[in-house]
Amino acid sequence: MSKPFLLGLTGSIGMGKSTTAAMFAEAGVPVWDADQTVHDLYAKDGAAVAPIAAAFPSAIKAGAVDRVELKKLLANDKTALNRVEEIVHPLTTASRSQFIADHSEADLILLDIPLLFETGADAACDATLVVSAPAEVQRARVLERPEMTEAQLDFILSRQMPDAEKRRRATFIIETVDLEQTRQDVRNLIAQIRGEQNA
Ligand SMILES: CC(C)(COP(=O)(O)OP(=O)(O)OC[C@H]1O[C@@H](n2cnc3c(N)ncnc32)[C@H](O)[C@@H]1O)[C@@H](O)C(=O)NCCC(=O)NCCS
Ligand SMILES: Nc1ncnc2c1ncn2[C@@H]1O[C@H](COP(=O)(O)OP(=O)(O)OP(=O)(O)O)[C@@H](O)[C@H]1O
Repeated sequence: MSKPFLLGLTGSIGMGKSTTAAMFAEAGVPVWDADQTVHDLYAKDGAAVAPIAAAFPSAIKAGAVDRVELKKLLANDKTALNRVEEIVHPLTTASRSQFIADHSEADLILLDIPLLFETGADAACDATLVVSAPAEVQRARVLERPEMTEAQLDFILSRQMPDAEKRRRATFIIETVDLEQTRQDVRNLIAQIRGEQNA
């Protein structure tokens, strides 16, 4: 049997990765979610808790990594996120490999990875999909979130490859300004990939 087609999904913060990934899941495509994996790694008994506790003791509460405490540390020390990434990224890579092995019977797998290009994970994908919306739409969406500040958004954006560069590298681009249009685009893309695989 042939191996699953690996489609890497990315987009900058608030561009609609989770929403678009849910549309793939609705269509029966197995979805691996990097952000969700980090949530699991940070939870009680998660594999990132001990190494984060060793590096940043104040980020631990009730046996788990506390995101509010972690974000306080990140706001005060611009190098801390690099150290967090050194701990977290190898663990997420291992989780992703396991997910792919567990779904070897699927024809298509979606990998939702915010830092797809920044970490070089795109090299392991058969194609990439970038979700995108105008910058002002993105900003308004993210600033609606409780606890998100302009300063924090600018810090996150400074760590991410610009949207224009992501779109330049993408195999496929889907706009995320209208839910029904995006759903239709997702259906069409799944059909296109399946069609090419069976051709
Ligand atoms: C920075 C943290 C504490 C923020 O937590 P919070 O609950 O507020 O946000 P959440 O995790 O849902 O992330 C929201 C978005 O922020 C952006 N983001 C997250 N981590 C990073 C990062 N290291 N670099 C750039 N952008 C990032 C992504 O667009 C992501 O989708 C958290 O994301 C974290 O611990 N990140 C480090 C691990 C990592 O690199 N994750 C990215 C997935 S591989
Ligand atoms: N296709 C779309 N049409 C209209 N609104 C959308 C669409 N996709 C996403 N949105 C809206 O944009 C916001 C951000 O979407 P979502 O949480 O999916 O982004 P994300 O890229 O996963 O964010 P993050 O980088 O923070 O994880 C949500 O409020 C969502 O309702």
